[in-house]
Amino acid sequence: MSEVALLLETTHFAAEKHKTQRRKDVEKTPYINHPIGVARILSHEAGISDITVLQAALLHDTVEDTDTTFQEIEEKFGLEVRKIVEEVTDDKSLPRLVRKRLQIQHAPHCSHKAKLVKLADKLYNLRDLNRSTPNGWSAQRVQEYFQWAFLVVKGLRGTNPAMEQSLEQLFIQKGVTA
Ligand SMILES: Nc1nc2c(ncn2[C@@H]2O[C@H](COP(=O)(O)OP(=O)(O)O)[C@@H](OP(=O)(O)OP(=O)(O)O)[C@H]2O)c(=O)[nH]1
Ligand SMILES: [Mn+2]
Repeated sequence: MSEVALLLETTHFAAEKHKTQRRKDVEKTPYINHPIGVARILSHEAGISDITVLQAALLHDTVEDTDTTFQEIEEKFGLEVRKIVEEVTDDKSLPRLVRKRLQIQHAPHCSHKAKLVKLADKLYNLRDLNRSTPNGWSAQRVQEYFQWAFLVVKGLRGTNPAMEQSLEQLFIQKGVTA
């Protein structure tokens, strides 16, 4: 399959998997806008053309948030993509605060490709928070998300200057520092 066809196949797969899900914003944006936007940040802002990274970005929330299994991803898209998705998938059986702590602890030990996806994921979500506050989120919860994201991104430093600079600007804007 050509790379273009492969990207469309991956987009199609993610869209099918997320088809019933919506974002937490008041407009109830289709969830698939997020993985597509994360892949787009990588291609348009981070200068990434590695197909496995772009595929992992499109698939990055399928196992965490739908019935998709890692086995299924490996069978359809190969071991390399599976491994990146595994690295960026939270274990939803753990309590939320434990998951958040593990992201901070694991970030520095991720592979370069997983770090790229993680940076783009955080950049998308922080921009999304600036655009629209999720249903039920207080200003304090938004600020705490920025503070937590700062600690995760700290562990991803030295991966991609363009995304790191954009993230730094967002943190400065919110008064978030070490
Ligand atoms: N900013 C924003 N986020 C939304 C919205 N709708 C869904 N989300 C998702 O919510 C997650 C952040 O909310 P939390 O309450 O901190 O996390 P949780 O869903 O894992 O409990 C992100 O998950 P994630 O992508 O897996 O990333 P991560 O935060 O776990 O790293 C983000 O994609 C929205 O409208 N705005
Ligand atoms: Mn995500």
